[in-house]
Amino acid sequence: MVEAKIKEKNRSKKRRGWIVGAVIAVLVAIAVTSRHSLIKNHKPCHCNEDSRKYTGIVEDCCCDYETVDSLNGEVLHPLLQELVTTPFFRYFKVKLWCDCPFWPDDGMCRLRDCSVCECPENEFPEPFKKPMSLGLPSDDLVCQEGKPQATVDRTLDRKAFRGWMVIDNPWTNDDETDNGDMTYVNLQLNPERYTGYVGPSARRIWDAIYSENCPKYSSGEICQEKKVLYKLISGLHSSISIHIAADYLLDETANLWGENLELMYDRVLRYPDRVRNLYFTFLFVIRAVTKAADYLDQAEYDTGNHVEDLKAQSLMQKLLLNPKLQAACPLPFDEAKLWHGQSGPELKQQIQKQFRNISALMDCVGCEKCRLWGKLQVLGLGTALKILFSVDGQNQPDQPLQLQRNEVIALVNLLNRLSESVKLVHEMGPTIEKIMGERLSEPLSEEISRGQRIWESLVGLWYLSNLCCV
Ligand SMILES: Cc1cc2nc3c(=O)[nH]c(=O)nc-3n(C[C@H](O)[C@H](O)[C@H](O)COP(=O)(O)OP(=O)(O)OC[C@H]3O[C@@H](n4cnc5c(N)ncnc54)[C@H](O)[C@@H]3O)c2cc1C
Repeated sequence: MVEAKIKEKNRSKKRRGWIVGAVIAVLVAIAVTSRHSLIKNHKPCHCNEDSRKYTGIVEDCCCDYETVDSLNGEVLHPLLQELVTTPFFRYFKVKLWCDCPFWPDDGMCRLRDCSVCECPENEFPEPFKKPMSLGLPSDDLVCQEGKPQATVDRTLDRKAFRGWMVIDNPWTNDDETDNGDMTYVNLQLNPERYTGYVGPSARRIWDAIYSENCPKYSSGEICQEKKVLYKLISGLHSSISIHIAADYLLDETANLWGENLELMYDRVLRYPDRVRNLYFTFLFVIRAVTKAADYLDQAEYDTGNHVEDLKAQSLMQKLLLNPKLQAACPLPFDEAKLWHGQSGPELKQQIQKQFRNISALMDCVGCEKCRLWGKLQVLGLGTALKILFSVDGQNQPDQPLQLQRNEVIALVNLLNRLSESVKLVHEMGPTIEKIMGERLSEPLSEEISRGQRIWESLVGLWYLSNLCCV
């Protein structure tokens, strides 16, 4: 009797053991399969290292990504980097203290880096001062510390400038007339980088630009001109963000500056449209510069420093007449396709007004250094628009192209900024995307460890059930 009871107890123990075992086996199978699939999904992508994310023709342009990258790396970037250090191109005339025509200035900048080092009067080239009778503030001498260049040779060539005169630009809002509000800034001393200008003030400007003046077009938008305006601004915005991320204050107490890869990814790289728009803007500005080649080639880059001025002239010629650029990308952007149809002239007026508003909005940027670069780059874009759409010196000889000195300085510095951004995106983009891609898959690793925990609990359960069944 007792023996029978013991046998029965053992049988039921075994049955329980089998049932628990079967349940565990099923769970183990599920856990193993899900673990396998998680690991499989997480396996690092062994993509072909050569496979490029951006290939083919840059949308609405006439040049492909590969060509842009190689031309930029071999020709444009090295030439432009040197060109912008010459005295002619490094001093920009700007009105920094302007009232915002739309809302009161709410200066939101946190950092000292927001403020611009102005040039004391003795620093900028004498010929630049010629039309201006009023003095400039010289109380910011501390900013001249570490000045990278020797002061300009002030031996003057008293010859009047050819071509550098005050001509109205229908695309911009700036009043270039010299007066006491104008100041000269050495761009080399004021690099475009992180300034701490964030929050509602900065957001308000971008919102006003996009919502009121160049709304993002829908996929069905057929108006090329509106698309062009949006893409130009978005490309410029990408470039500004790339520069902020590439020269970021990583540790304020240690004053440590460096690259913020996460920011570069979050603001630009993760949005392919923003990268494409950057390439578009770059090609658009290259087209403007090459279209104005005759004018820019013959212009006088006179600062009174003959050696440096000759260098500027020669670098400019190398850029404009570069055989590689001419052969590989003869027409970076085809402006002849725009403003057709009956509504063409009206549309041009409308878009011109929108761009002028954007230009005026730069007076609302609540951080001096951002305002400086904002104004310079918007003037550069306005100059490109003027060259491509407002003057047709080739077909209408009575309307020869005329540019102001400041417009040329802005155009070339803008091109250099875009060229730097394109280079950074080309060289760093794939690595940053890989790093960020792996980080983004971290939740997967959590799932893996969760899977592992399930697996371990199951093994424990199996062990316990076997113990109790013994
Ligand atoms: C003219 C100007 C110049 C500036 N210069 C500097 C500077 O030199 N240094 C500095 O530290 N800060 C500068 N800022 C501030 C900087 O641009 C950002 O506004 C700030 O860093 C806050 O960034 P955010 O993440 O809020 O996004 P923001 O860059 O302010 O973007 C606002 C919104 O615009 C949209 N957006 C962003 N990028 C694009 C794009 N490429 N195309 C289309 N839409 C886009 C997104 O919806 C985003 O949420 C400048 C701002 C302006 C308006």
